[in-house]
Amino acid sequence: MKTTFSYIGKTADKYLEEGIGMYERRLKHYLSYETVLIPDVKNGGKLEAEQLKIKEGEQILQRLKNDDCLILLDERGKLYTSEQFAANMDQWFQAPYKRLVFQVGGAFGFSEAVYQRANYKLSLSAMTFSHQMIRLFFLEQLYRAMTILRNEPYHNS
Ligand SMILES: C[S@@+](CC[C@H](N)C(=O)[O-])C[C@H]1O[C@@H](n2cnc3c(N)ncnc32)[C@H](O)[C@@H]1O
Repeated sequence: MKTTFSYIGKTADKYLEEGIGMYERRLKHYLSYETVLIPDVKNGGKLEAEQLKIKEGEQILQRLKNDDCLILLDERGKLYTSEQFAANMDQWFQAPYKRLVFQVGGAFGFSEAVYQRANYKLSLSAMTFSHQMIRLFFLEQLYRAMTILRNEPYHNS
């Protein structure tokens, strides 16, 4: 099964880009992994937040297939420990999906249509992070999960 990490807009800051690149390279040793970069909506800065979410939502939904499992990163989603997240990954790998698609929202979050399509909502904290920073935090947790599943020493607690 493929694991896809999808987000909207290029990573703006070099320090994040470097960290994201490092974890993506590491993950490829453990997973069939791909990144999907959805381009920013044209003139999105001129749109109301709701309109922007709808347009971004259309871009998200049109890239999905029926047999994809869509997991939204959302601060109001389910909170897991790293061990619980690893155990969930193990279960999801055994489910009959083609891809596990982890999706980050835009600066204002997700449209209602995206919430309706979602299979799961995953929170990394009750706090809100920027749609740019969450990329690095999620990839570190995904990498950690893979090392937990293989009993490797990266996760020491
Ligand atoms: C700035 S946040 C959007 C906040 C927006 N007001 C909302 O209510 O969803 C941008 C995106 O970053 C991700 N994000 C931010 N904090 C998160 C957290 N604690 N856990 C999981 N994802 C988070 C989500 O994908 C969110 O859609």
